[in-house]
Amino acid sequence: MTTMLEKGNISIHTENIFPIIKKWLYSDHEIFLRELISNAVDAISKLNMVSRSSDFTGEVGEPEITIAIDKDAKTISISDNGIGMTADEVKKYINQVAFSSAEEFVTKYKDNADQNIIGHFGLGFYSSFMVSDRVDIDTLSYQDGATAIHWTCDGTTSFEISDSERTEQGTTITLHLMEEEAEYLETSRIQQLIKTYCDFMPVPIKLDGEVANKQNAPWKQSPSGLSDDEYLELYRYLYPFQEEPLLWVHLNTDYPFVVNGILYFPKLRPDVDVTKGQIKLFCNQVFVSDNCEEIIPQFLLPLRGVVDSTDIPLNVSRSFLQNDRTVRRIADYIAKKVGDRLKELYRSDKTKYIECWQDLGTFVKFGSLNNDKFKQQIADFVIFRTTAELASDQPKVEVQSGEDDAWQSADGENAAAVDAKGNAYTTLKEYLERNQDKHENRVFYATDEVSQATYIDLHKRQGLEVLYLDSFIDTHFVPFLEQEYSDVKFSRVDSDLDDTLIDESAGGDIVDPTTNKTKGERVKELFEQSLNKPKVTIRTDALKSDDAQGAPPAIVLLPEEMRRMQEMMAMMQQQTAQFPEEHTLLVNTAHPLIQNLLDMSQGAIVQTDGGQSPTSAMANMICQHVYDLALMAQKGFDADGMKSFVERSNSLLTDLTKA
Ligand SMILES: Nc1ncnc2c1ncn2[C@@H]1O[C@H](COP(=O)(O)OP(=O)(O)OP(=O)(O)O)[C@@H](O)[C@H]1O
Repeated sequence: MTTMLEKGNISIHTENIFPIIKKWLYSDHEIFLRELISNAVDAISKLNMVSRSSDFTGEVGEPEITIAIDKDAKTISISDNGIGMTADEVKKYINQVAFSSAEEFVTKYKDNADQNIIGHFGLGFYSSFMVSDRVDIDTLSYQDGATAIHWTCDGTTSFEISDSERTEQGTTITLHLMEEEAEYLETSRIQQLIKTYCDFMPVPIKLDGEVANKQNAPWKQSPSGLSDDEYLELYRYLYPFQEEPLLWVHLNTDYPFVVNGILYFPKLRPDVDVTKGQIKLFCNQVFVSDNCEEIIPQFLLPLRGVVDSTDIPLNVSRSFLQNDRTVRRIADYIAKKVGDRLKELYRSDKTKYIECWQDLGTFVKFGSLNNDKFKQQIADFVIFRTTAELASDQPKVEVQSGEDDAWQSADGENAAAVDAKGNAYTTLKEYLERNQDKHENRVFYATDEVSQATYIDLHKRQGLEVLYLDSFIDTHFVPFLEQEYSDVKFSRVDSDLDDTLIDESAGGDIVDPTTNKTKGERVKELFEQSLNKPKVTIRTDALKSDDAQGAPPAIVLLPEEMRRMQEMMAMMQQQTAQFPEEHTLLVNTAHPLIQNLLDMSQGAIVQTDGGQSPTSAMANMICQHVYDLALMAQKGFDADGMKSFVERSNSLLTDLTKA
């Protein structure tokens, strides 16, 4: 028989906060389960704590939370074998703490313009009234001589406390669900909620006699105790049917704030949406949200994994969160750990670093563009694929520097690294040092290995080193590098030709005694007339080459500044950049084809009948063909196909023009 002990009124200022909660938090009713299970876990750990004190005489059973659904009674109950509550504690913690903290929460929430509070944290026990029209508590405190208590309340400010028949220590919260909340009577729905919010909570949660949560949260363990397989297993669990991650970073710090977590670097797709995060935010192993853009620095958003912190204020608005000092420091800490991990990989396993660079690189560049500290931290580990042939087997020299635990590369270390396909990689610093004598502070780069094959080859043949800057982010990264290295100029291989590629001594001889014109001038004239394209500037030079036939007879040049402007405009209009009408055609006077053309046209000039001779028409056509080939070398074909087409066509024309 139960005895009524007390009937009373809860003293809060808002007469009835229930309708407000119902209104404001409409879409998030489901969080009640997370809140109640969190309280149950807390009660269990509190019991654990007191059990360690010397005057504890009771018993601590195996921690367990049980969820029971009664479809007929339309109730769902959450039971724990934790610390329990005495009548006084119920009055204090439930009637006062729970109700007043809910009131405080609602007041804050109501006044909040963006109403976007992560996971509606801070609502606690009271959230049960979002789904129920009555809530009962049956509880028995662990304390000696405690009696079991029954508390009931219908969400208004009045409550009743009576004796309970409960005999086991712990607490059961029974929710009498409202008509419209019947979905929570479905086991599958509850199962789904446990999976979402409570999967990693450290106590078994039983539903229909079976444990419904995973419990083990690897990010709370020490990194030394975890194998690669365990890291991968968590990744597969959190992101099923996804490609394996490239590497991961384990976060764990207790001071000056608590952060645990594991962040994974996924393979990045070019279409990755860098504004949408996929990192899951937890608070003490309780899932909070999987969009935490306000907490994670923007450039880290492409990462995946878990960040778990009790120091992130969750019952504040998102805009407040962004400006919160602790949150900013946590973000800095995470960024630093990510940088450290990359640094460590660069030094300990360069082969793997290079293997992952395709994806890491995009991420690192994005980070450098967005975050000053990260930029500085990672600057020496930004690498570029290069055309240089660098030996990979040079022994690596490392010395330990004085500050922190960083290992620094010793001067003279050959940082060359080669991937499985034999491509070499270099840092910009090394590139500049290596090429200091040949072209100081000038970097040659290619953005497309295929369409720029001719140009890359031209540079390579003259021993000029070209860097590949061919990822989608490089359009932004080149100007960034120029800003960082203000003395250094970046020229795309097809923008202009370095003096070292040109034989200044050739082409100056007078070839036409009647007009006193040089070979270069004659060729220019010939092409200008044949092409008749005012927007195309004809320039003549003798390209240096060991094998004149192997060098291109003509190439199209797109001046760097002009091309960049055009690309920028296209990007702003969200179009792909058109091939610019205004460009330069550099005709290589050292090429036999050009010499032959000149001879042909020279022959044509002595024609006296006024019309175009067959030789002159042929010369004209070949000029255009040479131009077309030069244009084609900028587009279409694959690298080999392109090269052989161009080479074959040129030698054919050479034969054709033989006198
Ligand atoms: N299952 C339980 N066992 C023992 N005590 C409980 C239980 N549930 C709630 N309590 C007590 O009621 C208090 C109020 O709970 P409530 O969930 O509203 O707030 P909280 O847990 O303190 O904070 P929050 O949930 O906002 O993090 C708790 O601090 C705790 O003392």
